[in-house]
Order: sequence, then structure tokens, then C-alpha cells
Amino acid sequence: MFKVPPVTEQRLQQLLRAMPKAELHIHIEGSLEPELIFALAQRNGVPLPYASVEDLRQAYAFTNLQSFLDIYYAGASVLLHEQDFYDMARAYLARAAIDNVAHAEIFFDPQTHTARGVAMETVINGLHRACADARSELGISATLILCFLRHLSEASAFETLEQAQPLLDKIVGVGLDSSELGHPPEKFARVFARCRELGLHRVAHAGEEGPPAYIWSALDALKVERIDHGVQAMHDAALMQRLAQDRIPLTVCPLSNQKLCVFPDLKNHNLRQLLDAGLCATVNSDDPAYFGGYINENFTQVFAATAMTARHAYQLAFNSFEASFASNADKRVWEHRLKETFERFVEHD
Ligand code: HPA
Ligand SMILES: [Zn+2]
Repeated sequence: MFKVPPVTEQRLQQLLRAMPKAELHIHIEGSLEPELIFALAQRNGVPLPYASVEDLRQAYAFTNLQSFLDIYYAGASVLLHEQDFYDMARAYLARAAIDNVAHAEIFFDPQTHTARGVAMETVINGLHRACADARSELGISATLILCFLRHLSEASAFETLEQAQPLLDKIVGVGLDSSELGHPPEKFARVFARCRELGLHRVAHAGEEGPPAYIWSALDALKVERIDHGVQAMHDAALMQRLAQDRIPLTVCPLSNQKLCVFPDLKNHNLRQLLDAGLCATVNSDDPAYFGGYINENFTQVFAATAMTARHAYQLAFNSFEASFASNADKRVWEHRLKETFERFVEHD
């Protein structure tokens, strides 16, 4: 590992913004800004229960995961046509490029759309075209992860997989999201086993609000390669050891955890403890349009609140590439760029 010397606080904030990074936990429907929700509602003639952009933004006061999900699914109801999915993903990727995201693995929730009569291919083709254009026009690499909604049934997840089958070359993996409590990972063991046979990568939200037991079962029953959130692992020493030993990445989302009251404030966030315990933690935005910031805002705010150092910054960016499903050749290129960025900043300090 590159030896990172200490830098001033101001320099560290610049470094956090400038360093290349991968974003591995971003729900594309959670990148829909209120302005775009209103524009799409108008374009598609979808009525909204909010009078204005400001009125909608005012509703973004959450007390837990469910209070957020209710508004998040309502916002997604304006998405009908392939171009809508394209515009949403394109807007996110343009924003991510500004934050020096070199690679994004983007979650999408097809059941939210197919339940409203939108075809699976409309969703996937729109998102995939945006990823392809972003690569050629913005120089950012992006892939797609299909998430099953855990509050729905196993049968619905199997049906969703069936609908996606002809389009599997356009996704890299599957995930599990939505209401965690009361919906343990093992409910989807057979679906994930099938996805594994199909050669898909596997991730799952676990230990956001749910107990460490859900992280154990995501690992052992679903055989996931990464845990999304996972911050509740802190309460189980044996689990912490397993995550460190097997280098199972955690895709941590500080502003999300703050906004959904998983931690009382960022000062009490455990990212630094997870890193210092040797876990492969990463920083991500989750649902940036709803939680008050894109990936760089997550980095700068959690660093300011928890007094982490340039060494932590380097480790987090390095982890994000290591934890990604990109090729080893791509990872080496990004790691090299990361090292160069640090050398440049340190030299001029
Ligand atoms: O943070 C989250 N948790 C679970 N489901 C979600 N869907 C969007 N964001 C989230
Ligand atoms: Zn999430």
C-alpha cells in the first residue's frame, strides 16, 4: 500500500473531491432530483400529489427507512418510457463524472416499474444506453445491478428474473433492497442460487436497520460478494472477524444513515471504526437526490465529522476499486490514477 503522509484539513477536502473513485451503492431511482420528477411528470401527464418542486423537497424529512421508501416509490412513478430511464441515468452519470467517479455500479428496481405496466426491456434498454453513452462521451465506466424488492414475494423475484433473462448481457449482477426488517435475506436463497448459476454477481442490503443475523444470512444463504450498508456488523465481533478475514466489502452510505436516523449524527458514524478494524469499507451516496448529497459530499462531510486522515481517504478509494466487479486491468488503471493524484497533492502541500 502506498504510504500516505498527513496533509492539512483543507488539502484533505480537496483530495477527497479530486481522487478517482468507484461508486458501488447508488439506486438510480434515488438520483431523480425533484426538478426532473416534475419535468417527467409533465412530459408524461402523470399527476403528482405535490404542488411544486419546493413542496416535494419539503416532504424529504425521514424518520426511518420506510418513511423514505414511501416517497421514493412515489417519485419513481413518473418513469414510463425508455427515454425517461435514459435521461435519469444520464443525469446521474454526468453528476458522478464531476465528482471524479471513474466507475459506477448502478442499482435499479425493475419491480417498481413492471408493476405499473412498464416493460422490463424499456427499463434496461434505457439505462444501458445511458451507460454506453457515458463511457464514450464522459469517459466514465458504468454497469447495472438488478435489485429484487425484498418486501415482495420469492415468486415475484423469480418472475422478474425470468423477464430479465433475454437482457442478462446488459447487467452484471443482482441485489436485494427495500424494507429490511421482517424480510430476512434467506427468503431469497433459491432466487440467488439461480442467479449464481447464471453467472451473475450477487450483493444484498443487510445490516442497515436489520440485525447482524441478516448479514450472516446474506453471506451464507445468498452467497453475496458484497454487503450493502452492513454498519450493524459492529455489534457482532465474530461477524467483524469474518468480514475482515474474507475481505467482504461493505458499501457504506454516511448521509443516508444520517437522514434515515441509523446514527443520530455523522459524528457518531462508525465508518472509521469499520476501516480501522481492517474491513473493506467504501463510501457511496445511496439515494443522492433524497439524502442531501452526491458521493463527494458523503466523503467530505463524514471526514469533517469523524476526523479521518488522508490515509483513510486513500484506503477508501482503493477499496472501492478492489470491491468493484470491473476487470483487473481496469482496476490497475484506476489504482494507478489514484496514486498519481495523491502524489500530486502531497508534493504541493
Ligand atoms: O437504503 C436503502 N435501503 C433499502 N432499500 C433502498 N432502496 C433505495 N435505497 C434503499
Ligand atoms: Zn441502498
